[in-house]
Parts: sequence; C-alpha cells; structure tokens
Amino acid sequence: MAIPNMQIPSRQLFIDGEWREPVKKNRLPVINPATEEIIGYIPAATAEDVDIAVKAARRALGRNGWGSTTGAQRAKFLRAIAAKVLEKRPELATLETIDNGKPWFEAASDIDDVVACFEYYADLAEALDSKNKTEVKLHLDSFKTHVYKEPLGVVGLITPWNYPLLMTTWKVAPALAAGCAAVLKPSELASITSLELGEICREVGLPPGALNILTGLGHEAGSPLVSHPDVDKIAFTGSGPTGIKIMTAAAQLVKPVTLELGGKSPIVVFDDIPNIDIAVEWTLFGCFWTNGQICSATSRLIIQDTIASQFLDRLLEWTKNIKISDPLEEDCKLGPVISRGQYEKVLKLISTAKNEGATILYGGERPQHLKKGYYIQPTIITDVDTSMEIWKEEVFGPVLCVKTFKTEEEAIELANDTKYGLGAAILSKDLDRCERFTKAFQSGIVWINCSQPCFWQPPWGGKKRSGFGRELGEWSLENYLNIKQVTQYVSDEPWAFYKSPSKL
Ligand SMILES: NC(=O)c1ccc[n+]([C@@H]2O[C@H](COP(=O)([O-])OP(=O)(O)OC[C@H]3O[C@@H](n4cnc5c(N)ncnc54)[C@H](O)[C@@H]3O)[C@@H](O)[C@H]2O)c1
Ligand SMILES: C[N+](C)(C)CCCC=O
Ligand code: NA
Repeated sequence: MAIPNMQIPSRQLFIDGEWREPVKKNRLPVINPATEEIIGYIPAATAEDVDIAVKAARRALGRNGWGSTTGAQRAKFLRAIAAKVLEKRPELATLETIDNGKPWFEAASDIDDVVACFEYYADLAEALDSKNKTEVKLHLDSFKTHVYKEPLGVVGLITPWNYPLLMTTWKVAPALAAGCAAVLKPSELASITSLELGEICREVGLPPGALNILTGLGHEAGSPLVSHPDVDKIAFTGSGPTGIKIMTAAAQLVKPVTLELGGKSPIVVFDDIPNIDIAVEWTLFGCFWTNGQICSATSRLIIQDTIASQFLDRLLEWTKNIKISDPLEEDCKLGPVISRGQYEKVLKLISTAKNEGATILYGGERPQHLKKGYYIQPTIITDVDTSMEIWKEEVFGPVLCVKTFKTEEEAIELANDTKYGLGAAILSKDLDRCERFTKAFQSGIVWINCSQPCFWQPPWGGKKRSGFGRELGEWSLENYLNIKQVTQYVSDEPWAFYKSPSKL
C-alpha cells in the first residue's frame, strides 16, 4: 500500500461538538521525531478551557441527546466512529507516524486495534441494556432489591504518547459505551490523531459534549482536569511520578482514579526452548517494538546460564538485522524515540549503566547513518548487577538488560526484583514450569512463550508501582459505571420497629 503524505491539519480544542480556540489563544509546536522539525501546532488548553469543557460534558449528560441514550443507541455512534476510523486508516497512520515516530506499519496496525476496540465496546454497550437493572435475591420476601448500572458521570481521561490514538481509544470507547461524558487530555507529545478523533466524532454526529478533547501541557490542562470539582473520575495512563501527582490531587476530592503506569517487566528464558530463533524473536519484539516505548516491555532478559552464550550470540545477529530508518520507509522496524528529552534520558541511562560497570554488548548510541532525528540503536546491556539503575529503572526506550540464572528459584527472585508489576514472560517447553512461573510472577499480565501480544477482550493492568485498575474487556466498562442498589419494601404490614402510639 502506498504511504500517503500528509500535512498536520490545523485544529482547535474540541468542545461541545465544535472546534473552539483556547481562551488564552496559546498553541504548542508539533515536532516530527524523525526530522526534529516543527510540522504544525496544537492548541494549548488551560484551566479556563477545562471548565468550559466540563460544563459541556455535564450538559450533555442532562440533555436528551446523550444522557438518556440506550446502550443500543450509543452502540450506533461507536460503530460509526469505527467505520470512519477505518475509512481514514492510511491518513491516521501517517499522522501517527510523523507525530510519534513509530514505523508506519505499526501505526496502521494500531489503527486496526482502534477500530476493533470501538466495535467491541459497541457490542458491550448494546449488551448493557439488558444488564443495567438486575434483581438480587434476598432471604426476606418483604423486600425486593435491584442493582442498577448507570453512567458514572463526567470522566477525565488522560493519556500518554506511545500509542496515541490507541491509548485514547482504550479510555474513550468504554467511557462512551457506559454512557459517560468525557473530557480527554492526550499527551502534548502526540495529540494529532486524538484531535482527528474529534473530527470523526463531529462527522458521525456524536451528540455535543459527549466527548471533549483538550490538548495542552500536563500542568496547564491535565492538572485542572484532575482537580475540577465536577469531574467524577480520572482514568490515567502515564508515568509513575505523574500518577502519584494525579492520585494525590484526586484524593482531595475523594475522586476515584485508575492508574496504568510504568513497568520493568522480565522475560525468563530456559534452556529447554525448542527453537532458539523463535525465542530470540520474542525477546526482541518484547523490548524493541514501538521503538522500545512500551509500558509492558520485557526489558529485563533473565536467561538460563546453560544457554546464555549461544542465545546472546543469536540475539546479536537478529539485533544487527533490525532496520533502523525513517519510520515512513516501507520495512522500518525501529524509528526514533518520541522527543529530544526522551532521547537524552535514554542515552543517560545507558551511560550510567556503563559507569556502574555494565557492558554495552550492542548499540548504546545514535545509528551512524541517521544524523537527524531522535534515533537510538537497539541496545543490549550485560554484566548487569541488581543494584544498577539500568536494572531497576524503566528506560522507555530500546534497551534490554541481561542477567543469567541457574535455578528456577533464582529466576523467580530476579523476575520479581522490581518495584513494578505490569507484565512478565516465560519461554520454556515445560508447561508445568510455565504454570509455576505464572503463579509466582508478581504482575497483572503473564505471557507464556511469547511477549507483548495484547487483545481487547482480556483485562490489562498491573500491580505494585505499575498502578491499579484494569482496562480493556468488560473490566474497562465497569470503570465507567456507577453501581446503584435499590431496595423496595413490598409488604403491606407495618415495619413495627416502634410501638404505634395507639397501643401505648
Ligand atoms: N500502563 C500502561 O498501560 C502505560 C501505557 C503507556 C505509557 N505508560 C507509561 O507512561 C510513561 C510515558 O508516558 P508519558 O511520558 O506520556 O507519561 P507522563 O506521565 O509524562 O504523561 C502522561 C499524561 O499525563 C499528563 N500529565 C503530566 N503531568 C500531569 C499532571 N500533573 N496532572 C495531570 N496530567 C498530567 C501528560 O500531559 C500526558 O497527557 C511511561 O512510564 C510508561 O510506562 C504506561
Ligand atoms: C499496546 N500494548 C503493547 C499492549 C501496550 C499498551 C500500553 C503500554 O504501552
Ligand atoms: Na510529536
């Protein structure tokens, strides 16, 4: 397929179904990480815009337009959005690539996931109509109790830059399916496709105020959204430090949050793997996909010592074969990291690893053939000690660190030696052993003989410092529903707790 060339559309904030200039008229530059050039501008929302958007969302809930829709009616809008996204797939993939830096074919695959997600939540919205009032059997005949599932209200959705439209969709699709009205604040580092979602919602006639999109800086737009008294819940995906700030601010209003944060996930490889090349490829994909910027990246390779030398030799051969290029090129497999800040952060972590005594087995620098752009070679670091920063801290770049083990106990201890708890992978022919590791891993996601595959039906999320709450599947719909208990007294007899005055 020919990759379309695109200019960044000039957009405003998307509020109440219209494009509106920010109150302070500020804009932020959009930088293409492959060229380091400014390719456009996005509006920079501030607290004043947040208040306007939250009011629009609240009105949408009160109006007949959105607030009283059935799940089946909401499903129609979600399916129409899915169809429009599919229609615009090539253009959206190009916009994602020039804004985020991920290879075009990865971006296009993300767009496919976006379509599937909106369709999936359309089905769940439809099914909700028969589940939003269910009876609970009691031990007394004098009462009847029902449980209602109703939209939580106005929800604030704050998303990161690594899968821009997909992370937006993971929140917007279930929130709309549940009947909430949403205010979305995408990352200022990659907002373009989220704004295009606003245009798609406008084109399909989504009722005004159901979805509002505010681009801008975290402290200028995200923070006021978290603290706004008329926002009922915050769903956040991003870094740990920001998650802590958001949770602290939300706590002042006893506002519920879901936090999908960082990770430093292990991939444990045993010497009984039936095919070393298959294991090597999963190891590469688990860390270097999406230019290494994956929350769930299995960025700690824990390899049995009996196979370590052979495995690393083969891993090196595969790594050298990864095509690093402009992400718009046909078979690019590694593009630039998102920004100069991220580029410098990753290189600093690599240099610290070297200074602490680790060995840079491969990579660790800018690729020689790419003089512009935030490119970093796929990097493999060995002779790592568990006291080192490279072992403990999330890099969020194409950097794999390696340690060996002798026994299962040692492997489990190394795997769980992290403050995070998002994902964990084990590659072994012995499925009983895989089951033992599944139980022993302190994580929310386990991959067996693979790493990273993610589907919209199962739950996604972690524990420890990777946050709490689950997205995707039915779990995500529950994030946006209020559970209401309704108990009715159905007897004709007096309650008779107090003596009636006539009997005194
Ligand atoms: N668990 C997951 O599913 C998942 C997915 C993607 C990224 N992440 C994590 O996100 C991090 C990288 O993404 P990032 O750099 O965009 O994270 P980030 O925390 O810097 O920003 C995430 C979002 O929060 C906003 N924000 C920043 N400060 C804020 C504040 N004080 N109040 C409200 N909003 C604020 C940003 O504008 C952005 O929209 C990594 O740690 C990665 O592991 C996790
Ligand atoms: C799309 N993945 C690979 C499941 C990751 C989503 C969230 C983490 O970056
Ligand atoms: Na960008």
